[in-house]
Amino acid sequence: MEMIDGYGRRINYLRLSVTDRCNLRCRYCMPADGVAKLDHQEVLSYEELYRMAFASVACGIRKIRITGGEPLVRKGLVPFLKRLTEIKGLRELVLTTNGILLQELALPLRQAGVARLNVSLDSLDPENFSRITRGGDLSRVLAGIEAAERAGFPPVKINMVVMRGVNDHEILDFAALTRKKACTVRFIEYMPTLRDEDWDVQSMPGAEILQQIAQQYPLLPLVSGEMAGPARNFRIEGAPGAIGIITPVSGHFCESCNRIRMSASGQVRGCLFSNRSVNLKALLGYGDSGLLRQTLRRIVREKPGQHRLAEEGVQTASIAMSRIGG
Ligand SMILES: Nc1nc2c(ncn2[C@@H]2O[C@H](COP(=O)(O)OP(=O)(O)OP(=O)(O)O)[C@@H](O)[C@H]2O)c(=O)[nH]1
Ligand SMILES: C[S@@+](CC[C@H](N)C(=O)[O-])C[C@H]1O[C@@H](n2cnc3c(N)ncnc32)[C@H](O)[C@@H]1O
Ligand code: SF4
Ligand code: SF4
Repeated sequence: MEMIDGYGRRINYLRLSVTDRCNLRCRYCMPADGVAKLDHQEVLSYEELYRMAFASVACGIRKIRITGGEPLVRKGLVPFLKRLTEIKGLRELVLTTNGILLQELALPLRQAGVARLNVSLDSLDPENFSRITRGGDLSRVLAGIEAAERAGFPPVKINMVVMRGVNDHEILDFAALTRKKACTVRFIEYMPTLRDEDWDVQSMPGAEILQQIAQQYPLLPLVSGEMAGPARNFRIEGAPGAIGIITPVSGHFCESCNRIRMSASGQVRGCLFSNRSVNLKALLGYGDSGLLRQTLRRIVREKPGQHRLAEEGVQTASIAMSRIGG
């Protein structure tokens, strides 16, 4: 069984948010006063999340990315993930984290069967990191990345959201990291999810980021795999690590989009920027998986072709990335 959408794209990747809570307040993701929290009864139970994962795999999903909020703040996550890895047909269970709790959790996550980790890290300077995350401790994230290496994870992918005037002066430091370590650093265009008035000034196009790096280092293009995410990848000649560029604004990767996403309250979106979503909570609460699968296939059939951020910006109310999971 596979799911093909109305534009001929095979949808095999589910981003599953397990919580809207977070232990950071990154300035590009949340307003300073945070985002209204979901009530406890609105958040899907692990049983409901499992039903979603199971039905999705039955429909053709092959890769599940656990996200949040910060997924590692949810209690009981590790046994839940272990259960997910046992779903027949699921090829990859992966997770995106801010790394704050990774030092403690890397080994249990690896033992549960999580295949790979993506870690969000927007500055290598403790003060700038704290400013961007509104109080985060860089040393914890760095210790978390080391713990992931010790636990036997493949080299992590580091996600850096580039903001002009905020951390763009660190682009070359991040690029240089890939000459020392086998990690992949992905530079991400800042998306206007908070409807900042000056977002287009702050958002630095991927081409400009790439040009900055290419002026310093010779870059070789790399080929992406079948279930790959949205990055275009390169290697600095001779470097053990790799560089990725994610261009959600200018890009674009919509024509090869392979994913759907579900928020921690059961809201499923065909597209990150779509203002249409379907709440599956009621369907996940009881056993009729036939109706659930039918609904998933319908969401995929109706998946939008692309967003129009570059021309229009965000047209709807601001998007709570911490609820949707990125
Ligand atoms: N516009 C848009 N942005 C996305 C989409 N998926 C991921 N992103 C953004 O891309 C960045 C990296 O996301 P990750 O959670 O690391 O996931 P990924 O890039 O799919 O990961 P890999 O599978 O390892 O390539 C984040 O800023 C996400 O918000 C998408 O479908 N559309
Ligand atoms: C919402 S977070 C959830 C997972 C986890 N808390 C983390 O930060 O990795 C998922 C991804 O969304 C990205 N993100 C959030 N807001 C963004 C924005 N406005 N533009 C680009 N990426 C954004 C983050 O950098 C992160 O890589
Ligand atoms: S959800 Fe992720 S990106 Fe958003 S504030 Fe938390 S750590 Fe930062
Ligand atoms: S913006 Fe929408 S269509 Fe484009 S890659 Fe993201 S989820 Fe897919």
